[in-house]
Amino acid sequence: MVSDSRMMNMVIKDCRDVFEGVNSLVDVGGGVGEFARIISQEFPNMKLTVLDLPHVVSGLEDGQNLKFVGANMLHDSIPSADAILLKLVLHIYNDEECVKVLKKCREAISRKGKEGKVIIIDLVINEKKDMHEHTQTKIYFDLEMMNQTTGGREREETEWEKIFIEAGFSGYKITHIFGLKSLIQVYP
Ligand SMILES: C[S@@+](CC[C@H](N)C(=O)[O-])C[C@H]1O[C@@H](n2cnc3c(N)ncnc32)[C@H](O)[C@@H]1O
Repeated sequence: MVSDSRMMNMVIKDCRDVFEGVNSLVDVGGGVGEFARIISQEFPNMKLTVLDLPHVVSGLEDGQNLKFVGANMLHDSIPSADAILLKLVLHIYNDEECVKVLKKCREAISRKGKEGKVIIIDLVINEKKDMHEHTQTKIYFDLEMMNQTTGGREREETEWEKIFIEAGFSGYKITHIFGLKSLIQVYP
């Protein structure tokens, strides 16, 4: 996961506009803060918070614009910010848990009104558009998530849309990024 996050500087280069104008961001399930550090280097004025389970972030030192919060995203509230990032997080959860987390994210960006957003980096299965080999790999990951989690899975666009609507969001935009992943901006 850390090495995957290191490759994310390519995402920042390709999708810079996604992060422009965001003054504060919480990386929910952000691990040890690898991606947050990359964002912070590119956007030095952005206030970044990494939220992960207490045992994951314990002992990690805050930086000038980077702070760590130990919390459980399923039970605790998410700090307020302009944007919330969820990278490779929602695929570990079933739909009900995703809706629960997304509702907390919507609450966290509410002070920004319609300007707030949730940024999801995850897989989107698209058999019609994807090369056959990519679909095969995504389905393999889907099986892995089913084996390793209780209800986690990879999702097709219609399945993502369903949980966004259930969580009270009004729209979303999917951008294909390098490899198998997509970046989804979800709007209140
Ligand atoms: C698959 S990893 C993704 C890590 C990071 N976002 C990345 O892409 O490298 C999922 C992360 O979610 C965290 N996590 C899982 N359940 C959580 C919970 N209930 N509350 C907070 N963090 C959680 C894990 O500790 C882990 O760091």
